[in-house]
Amino acid sequence: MTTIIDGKQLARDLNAQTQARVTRLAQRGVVPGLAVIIVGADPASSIYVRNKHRKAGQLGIHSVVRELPATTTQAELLAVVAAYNADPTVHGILVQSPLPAQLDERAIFNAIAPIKDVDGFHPVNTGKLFGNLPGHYPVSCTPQGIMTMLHSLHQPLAGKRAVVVGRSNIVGRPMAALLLNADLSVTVTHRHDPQIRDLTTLADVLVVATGVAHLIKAEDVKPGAIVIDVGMDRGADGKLTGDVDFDAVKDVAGAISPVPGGVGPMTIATLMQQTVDLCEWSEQRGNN
Ligand SMILES: NC(=O)C1=CN([C@@H]2O[C@H](COP(=O)(O)OP(=O)(O)OC[C@H]3O[C@@H](n4cnc5c(N)ncnc54)[C@H](OP(=O)(O)O)[C@@H]3O)[C@@H](O)[C@H]2O)C=CC1
Ligand SMILES: Nc1nc(=O)c2c([nH]1)NC[C@@H]1CN(c3ccc(C(=O)N[C@@H](CCC(=O)O)C(=O)O)cc3)C=[N+]21
Repeated sequence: MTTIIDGKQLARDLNAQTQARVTRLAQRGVVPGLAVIIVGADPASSIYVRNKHRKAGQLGIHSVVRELPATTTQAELLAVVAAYNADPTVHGILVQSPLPAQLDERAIFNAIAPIKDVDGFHPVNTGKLFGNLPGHYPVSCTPQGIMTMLHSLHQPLAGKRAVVVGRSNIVGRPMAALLLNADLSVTVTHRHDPQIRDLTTLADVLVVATGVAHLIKAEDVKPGAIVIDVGMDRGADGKLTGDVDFDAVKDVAGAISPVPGGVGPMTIATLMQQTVDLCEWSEQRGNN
């Protein structure tokens, strides 16, 4: 029997834990704060931002959404980030990606204080992740949420072979680092390999994050593999679908995450979890 990894249910469980932590903080008069900055009116981004804001409110996290016009300059955006860096009621700052073309996204991420970098995109935090360094630091929410999904299967991960398709800074690269840190053997592949199937069929754990609808078919998957689909794509029928041909692959895989209802809800739940992490770490440093 194939296990369908229910991201919605796992997100509910994680959100319940987060809410309990928020309640404990409230007893000490502390409220975790999240600032989400969105530049321009990309419809998909607006939906995600609204979902994040709603979920934060439900959990008792103080959420501010700063909507800036598409014409915002680099200096203006840097000034907004600097203001949140200095604001003691804000523990996590997220700048929604992608930004309009006139803005230098990397320079913006670099300007977020590493201790408030709830996406884990600052080089100080990615450096710690890739160095597998000890201590507390935020990690990109999507791959961190996927680790929670993998752990929920209660199978040993050490020694397994993982293949990550896609090498973006938001998903593929941090995913590879997390899997390596969890003692899997990790291969990362991408657009330049014309025969990714030679690799994907070896994977005990296959994570696909390409943005190519149904790139992965049944014959690309090792029987019994754990398959995690990160894609948020529009299928031929215009409906939301993933990078994996779910209906065919579910008969081959040992466990598989659906789209929607898989990685997406876990990304948001992990964002909430890490906002509270950042708040608690700030408390421990005595910054409140
Ligand atoms: N559910 C969630 O929470 C999230 C979902 N997403 C979704 O995940 C998908 C990937 O997102 P993201 O990582 O940001 O995307 P990017 O476009 O930044 O990266 C895509 C990666 O896939 C690789 N790729 C593209 N086409 C192929 C192909 N035919 N064969 C092999 N590799 C290929 C690219 O290779 P190369 O580097 O060589 O160009 C690149 O490394 C999207 O559908 C996105 O919407 C993203 C973030 C969060
Ligand atoms: N700085 C930054 N951080 C991000 O984490 C970030 C980002 N920029 N830019 C865009 C991507 C995308 N992303 C998603 C979050 C939730 C769902 C989600 O909730 N999906 C639901 C439903 C989606 C729907 O129905 O439209 C699901 O898959 O079930 C999807 C995608 C975060 N991203």
